[in-house]
Amino acid sequence: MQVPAGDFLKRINNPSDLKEFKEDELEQVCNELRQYIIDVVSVNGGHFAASLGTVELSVALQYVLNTPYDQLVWDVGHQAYGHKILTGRRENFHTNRIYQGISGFPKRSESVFDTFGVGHSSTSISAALGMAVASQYKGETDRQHVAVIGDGAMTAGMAFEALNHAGIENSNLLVILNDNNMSIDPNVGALKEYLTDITTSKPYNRFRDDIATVLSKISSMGPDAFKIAKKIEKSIKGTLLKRSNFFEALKFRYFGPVDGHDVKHLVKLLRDLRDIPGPKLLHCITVKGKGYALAEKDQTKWHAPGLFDKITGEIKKTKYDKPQPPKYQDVFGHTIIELAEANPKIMGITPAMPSGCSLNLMMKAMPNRAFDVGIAEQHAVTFSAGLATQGLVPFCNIYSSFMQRAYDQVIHDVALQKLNVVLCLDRAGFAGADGATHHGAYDLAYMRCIPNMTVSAPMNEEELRNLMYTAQLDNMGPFVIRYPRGNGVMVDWQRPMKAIPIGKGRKVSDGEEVAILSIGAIGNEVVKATEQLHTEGYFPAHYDLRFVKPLDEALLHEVFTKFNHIVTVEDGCLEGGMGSAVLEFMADNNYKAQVTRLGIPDKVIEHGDQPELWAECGFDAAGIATSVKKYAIKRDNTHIIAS
Ligand SMILES: Cc1ncc(C[n+]2csc(CCOP(=O)(O)OP(=O)(O)O)c2C)c(N)n1
Ligand SMILES: CC(=O)[C@@H](O)[C@H](O)COP(=O)(O)O
Ligand SMILES: [Mg+2]
Repeated sequence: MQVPAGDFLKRINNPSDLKEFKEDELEQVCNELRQYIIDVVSVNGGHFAASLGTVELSVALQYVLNTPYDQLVWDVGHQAYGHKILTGRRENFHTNRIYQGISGFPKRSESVFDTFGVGHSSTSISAALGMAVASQYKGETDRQHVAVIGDGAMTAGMAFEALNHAGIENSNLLVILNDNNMSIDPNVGALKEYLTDITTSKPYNRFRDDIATVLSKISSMGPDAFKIAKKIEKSIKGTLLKRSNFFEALKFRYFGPVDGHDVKHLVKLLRDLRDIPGPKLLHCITVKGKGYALAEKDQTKWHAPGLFDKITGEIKKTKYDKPQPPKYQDVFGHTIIELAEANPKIMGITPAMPSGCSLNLMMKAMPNRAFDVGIAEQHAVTFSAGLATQGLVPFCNIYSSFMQRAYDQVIHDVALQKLNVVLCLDRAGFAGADGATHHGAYDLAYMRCIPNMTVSAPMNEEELRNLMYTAQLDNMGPFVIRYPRGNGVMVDWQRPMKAIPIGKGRKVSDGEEVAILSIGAIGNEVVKATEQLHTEGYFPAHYDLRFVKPLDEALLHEVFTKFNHIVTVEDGCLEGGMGSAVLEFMADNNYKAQVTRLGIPDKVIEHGDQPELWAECGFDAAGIATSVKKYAIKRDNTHIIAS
C-alpha cells in the first residue's frame, strides 16, 4: 500500500536532493523519514526497529558522502530502509519484500547505491575493506569507504577477521559501529560487555574528553602547536588508550562513543573523519526502535513485528475460529525441553536466534543447559562438537541458510569425528519475504554428500518430535533434522514420542502408474495435490522418504519395481538434492523409469510468500498435479484407492 511522504521527504529522490537541505533542516528530514518507515512498514510488514535506529546515520551519511562514488556498505541490511528511501526507492518502498517488489536488503542489481548484497551478517567490514584496497590500488585516494555494522553483527568471527586485516592496511576505511546493545534478542558476549563498559565508564570518557579539550586548546595556538598537539595525541593513544581500547589495539583510530541520533553532530563528525587517513572506527550509540515507544520498549518483538496498527501498536494477527497448528520452531522449542528433562545429556545451542528458533524457551527453563553464542555459526557448531566429545548431546539449532557459514565445521569437527551432534536446520526451504539470501535451498545437497551423516526432514510436527527423540539416542552420530519456517499441519501434535528407524521412509497413500516421492514438509503439498487429483480421477501413489541419507533402499526398490513414472518433490535445490539421490539409486540399480524432478531450479529465487515461490518453481499442489497428469491415465471417479 502506497502512503504519502512528508513535505521534505517528498523532495528527496536521490542523495543530491538531500544535499540541497540546510543542516538545520536535517532534523525535520529525519522526522519525516522515520514517520515514513513507520507508515509503510505498519501496513506492508518487514524489519522495523533496526531501521528506526539508523535514521540519523542514514541521513548524515548521504548528506556528507558523495555516494555512489563513495562506497557505503550496510551490514545485514535489515536496518537500511532509510538508505533505500533516500536513494531512489521511496516511491517503490511499499513493495518492499513483496513478491516481485524491491528486496528487503541492499542489493547490487537494485541500485548503484547498494554497493554490496547483504542479508547474512558481519560481511560489511571485509567488503568495504576490499573496496578500499581496490581504490588504493587504482589511485583513487579521495574515495571514502564506510561499513555500518551493528553490535550484534560485530560478535561474528568474520567481523574480527576483517578488523584484524584492516588494521594493517593503510586504506581509507571508516567502520561505524551502530551500538544499540541489541541483536534480535539482547546481544551477548564479552565484547558486548566491553562496549557497554566503554560507553558508560565515566573515568574513561572523562579522561578522553579532557585530552581532547587540552589538545584542541594547544592546537589553536598555531601550526607548530598543532603539530605538537598531534604528537602528544599520538603518544597518549599509543600508550594509555591503546592499552585500554580494543579497536585502538587493532590499529584503528577509535572515535566515540557518540550520540547516533544527533544528526548535526554526526554530519560534523563524518566531515572531520573524511580527512583522517587509514582505518577508523566511529562508535555510535543508538536506540533500536527509536521514535516508536513500543519498539523502544520491546525491541525483540519489534525487530520484525509483521503488520500493526501504528496508532495503538496492536500487532495484527489473523483471527481463526478454531485452533491452528503450531510453528515448527515452537514444536522444537517445547520438545527439546521435554527431551532434556528426561535426558540430562541434552544441551541447546543457538547462534543469535533464540526467539527465531524458540530455544529461548529452554534458555529460560534450563539456563545452564542452553546457550546463545552470538552471531557465530561456526563457533556454535564446533562448540557443540566439543560438548559432544564429553558425552553430551548438543542440539545445535541454526537456520538452514546461516548453516552455510559453518560447513567446514560440520565436516571437519562433527562428521569426520562421528560426533553425536544434532543439527536442527530451521527455515529450510523457502524463507519467504527475506528472499534469496535466506532461503534454505541447499541443505539437502550439502549435507547429503558428507560421510557419517544422517539427514532427515519431518513431514509434520509429530515426525519432528520423533526425529528429535531418535537423534538423542545413544551413538546416533551426526544427525540433521531440517524443517521449514511457519506453521505445521497438526493441531494435536503433543503425542508421546517414539524412535523412527534410521533411513526408513513411509507410504503416505497407495496408487498406480505414477509414484510421487517427497521429503519433508513440502510433502503436505503433495497430499493436497493427490486429494485434488483423486477428485479428477487420477490416482498417483505418494511416498515420504523422511531421510535423504541413508536412503530407504527397500522403499525405492518397491517404487522402481512398481512404477514407470516417478515425480520427486523437494523444497531444495535440484542439483544434488533428493531427486538426484533417487536418480543415483536408479542408475546404480539398473532401473529404467521416467523421473521428473520438482524442486528449486538452478537460478536465484527472490522473495515472496512461500506458496508464491512454490508456485513459481512448479512444486505447489497445482504444479505437482500438473506434473503427475502428464503421465497418469484418467480413471472414473469411482476408482478410489485407500490410503
Ligand atoms: C549469518 C547470520 N546469522 C544470523 C542472522 C540473523 N540476524 C539478522 S539481524 C541480527 C541481529 C543483528 O544485530 P545488530 O547487528 O546489532 O543489528 P541491530 O538489529 O541491533 O540494528 C541477526 C542475528 C543473519 N542475518 N546472518
Ligand atoms: C535480517 C535477518 O536475518 C533476520 O531478521 C531474519 O529476517 C529473521 O527471519 P525470521 O523472521 O524467519 O526469524
Ligand atoms: Mg544491535
